[in-house]
Amino acid sequence: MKFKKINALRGEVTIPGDKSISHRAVMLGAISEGTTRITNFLRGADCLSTIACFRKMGIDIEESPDQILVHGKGLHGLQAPADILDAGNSGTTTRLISGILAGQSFESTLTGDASIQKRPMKRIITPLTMMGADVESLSGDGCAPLRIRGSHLKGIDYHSPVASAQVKSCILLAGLYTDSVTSVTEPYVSRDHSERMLSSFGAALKTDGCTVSIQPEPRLMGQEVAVPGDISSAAYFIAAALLVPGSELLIKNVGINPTRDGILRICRRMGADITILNRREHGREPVADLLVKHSPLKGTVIEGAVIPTLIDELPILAVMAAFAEGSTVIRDAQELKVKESNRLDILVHHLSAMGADITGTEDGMVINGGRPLHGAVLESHLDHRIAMSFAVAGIAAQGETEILQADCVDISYPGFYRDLLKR
Ligand SMILES: O=C(O)C1=C[C@@H](OP(=O)(O)O)[C@@H](O)[C@H](O)C1
Ligand SMILES: C=C(OP(=O)(O)O)C(=O)O
Repeated sequence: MKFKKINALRGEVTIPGDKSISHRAVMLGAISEGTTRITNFLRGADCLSTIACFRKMGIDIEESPDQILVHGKGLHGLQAPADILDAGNSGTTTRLISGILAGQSFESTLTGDASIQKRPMKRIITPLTMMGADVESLSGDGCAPLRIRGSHLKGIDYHSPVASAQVKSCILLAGLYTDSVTSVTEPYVSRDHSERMLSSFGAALKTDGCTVSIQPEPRLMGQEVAVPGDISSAAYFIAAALLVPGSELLIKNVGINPTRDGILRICRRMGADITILNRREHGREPVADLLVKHSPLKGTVIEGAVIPTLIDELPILAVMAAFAEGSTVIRDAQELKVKESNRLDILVHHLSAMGADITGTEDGMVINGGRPLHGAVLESHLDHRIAMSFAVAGIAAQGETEILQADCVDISYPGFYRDLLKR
């Protein structure tokens, strides 16, 4: 896929549904009683992997263009899968399902693609083992495939070394199948979609700063879930409108949960003109429309507690920083090394190839922005966020940028290139 400078982005764009919320709606629907109706479900490959896994455990899931119906079988209604569960490219599927599988009375094996088989799973194996599950990395390296022998679990009070919503959610889901309260404390607050959705399905949770506790054995009831647009997908349009002169773009129906909105806070600090319009609630999730106008940007520091609130937006923020005046420092972002690819190394490599002044550090990078960027031929490394970030770099840089294996955007945003280039 090739990109050149484009004309100003004007008019409106509606962003597909939130990936994190779509996964959770299927999972909670499956272990609830009655039917869960999901609208604006993200039909990206990752969320389709979650659907496929639950179908293998006997859950009837009806897909039509305007809704997904999950016919739940209650907390203890899943059946042993006849076959290996395949999470594809999805870390969220792998880690969250593991929490549910740990509480079942059957054994299951869970794997995924080559990228998933390199991502760290000890972070969930450790707490699930403390809870009494038997979880084994079959390759012996702490990664998938995982063999999970579930059982009735015991509640734990776990202090996670990483701020990770996947770890937190895995433990909270396992905490549904215990004999006492389960608590998770993380160093910084990560996205809280699981907590919000578990409460609305009927679980009893308490949040106190960085600690969340859940009571076991709730009666979960199927719900209507209207999935907001994904702020992580909106991020590419925010960046494109800020970078391309003359742009004024209304991005409609974007989830602005405060545990996900770090991109907005950092963009504003960089000098971005973004107006939040029409604030409303979709179930328990805040939603708004974003009016974004082309703005000259300046560098900033991105570190600490804001990192988990924009973890998937760091690639596009690094691209924006390369176009901004002055230097941007990103710290505390070592998690970027263990996503679908090593995003830290790839950002440094690709932005350098486009002419940026960027240096990688142990836990982030330093970008001296404002140098003119030129096109380059860049590998996506089958990482959707890398492909989308450099598509945006390509429409703002001089000359032509080519992204190889660009189809991987289907993981989180099928139709991304059409939406970006249609105007
Ligand atoms: O819980 C979730 O839905 C997610 C949590 C984040 O991962 P970590 O929990 O590993 O930080 C994020 O990067 C991922 O895209 C989705
Ligand atoms: C890291 C991501 O997702 P996951 O962990 O679910 O693969 C992402 O979407 O950027």
